[in-house]
Amino acid sequence: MSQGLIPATILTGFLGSGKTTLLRRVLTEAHGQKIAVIENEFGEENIDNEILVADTNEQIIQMSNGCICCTIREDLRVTLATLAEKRRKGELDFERVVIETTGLADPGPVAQTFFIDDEIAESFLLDAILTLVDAKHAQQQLDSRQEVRRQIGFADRLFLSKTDLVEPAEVEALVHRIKHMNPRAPIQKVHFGEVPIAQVFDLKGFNLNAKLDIDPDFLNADDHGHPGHGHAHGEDCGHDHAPGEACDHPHHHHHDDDVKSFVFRSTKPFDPEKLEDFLGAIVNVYGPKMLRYKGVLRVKGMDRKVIFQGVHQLMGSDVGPKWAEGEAKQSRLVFIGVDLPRELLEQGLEGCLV
Ligand SMILES: Nc1nc2c(ncn2[C@@H]2O[C@H](COP(=O)(O)OP(=O)(O)OP(=O)(O)O)[C@@H](O)[C@H]2O)c(=O)[nH]1
Repeated sequence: MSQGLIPATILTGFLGSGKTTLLRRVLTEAHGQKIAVIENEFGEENIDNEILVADTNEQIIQMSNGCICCTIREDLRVTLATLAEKRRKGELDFERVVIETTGLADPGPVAQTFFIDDEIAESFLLDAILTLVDAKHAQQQLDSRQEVRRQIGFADRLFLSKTDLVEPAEVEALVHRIKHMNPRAPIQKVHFGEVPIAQVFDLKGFNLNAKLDIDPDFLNADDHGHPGHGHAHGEDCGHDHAPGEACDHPHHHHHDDDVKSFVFRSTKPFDPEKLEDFLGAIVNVYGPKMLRYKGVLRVKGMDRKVIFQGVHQLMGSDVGPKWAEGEAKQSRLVFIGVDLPRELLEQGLEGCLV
């Protein structure tokens, strides 16, 4: 490895697969190491900010309003270049970078950034692409979502989350299927992100030749949108549209065209019982379409934030930190899914407010 290159790790995996849970564990365990984290969330609200414990050793950089593999890939390039420059000038101190992609990201173009841009290639070394696979939902996701297949195909190491929720035989069948898709990457079970740091960093796992097998155009910066190569969506779609806005490129599947997100906000507190009943009923009916939902809630009778989140029918909540001094006590809930019953959700949630 050339001296002075900053190791970078791409953390990927479908919506709700456990990326933030793993990252949080790693950041807690990596005490002493200074890690710059680039967080990219689908949807306009950054809830992961609230979930990740950011102590002073970490630089958490948020990149919202679009997906880094697509509409805001240039932002990723600029963010990385700025990080490297600040480090060179001594304005920022960190040893490595972790990029947490959105659950809908194709890791191909994200990884590509490290090779096709000279400035980035001179400062960073892509260490590995790590992919989280949700043992509870992966079979169904693999059937329906090409992003998941790409994330698994591109992985240098695979972490299987939520094996506690399924029978061992199901885990075995999933492992079998994944191995078939990516025989190179070691597969490892992780329970709520518990993984030794040595299995996450400095893997020197990124193998360019293997990526070129999956994607012969991997290093072609200008070869936009080449249908027929099995891309989840094109590298940079090359179309003019606002960040975060769907691109209607006709040639290939584009995640923005079927998955949508919206945010519900209110300064009124929620009645916890009403909310639980309502959401319980909603996920019973619409669970399959609800790919991911999460939020920070203001709840009646609680002086702390409630962090609420779910994936399909599985949901849960945790008591979060206290509201900061002077912080507006506002609930923010993000829903990500396919054909979400937005009006029903908004009206229902309004009805759960005190
Ligand atoms: N039962 C179980 N739940 C888990 C495990 N790992 C993560 N979860 C839960 O799964 C949910 C999603 O986890 P996150 O870490 O937020 O997933 P993510 O991939 O960061 O989600 P997005 O970034 O929103 O796509 C949370 O409620 C976690 O507590 C696990 O090993 N077992």
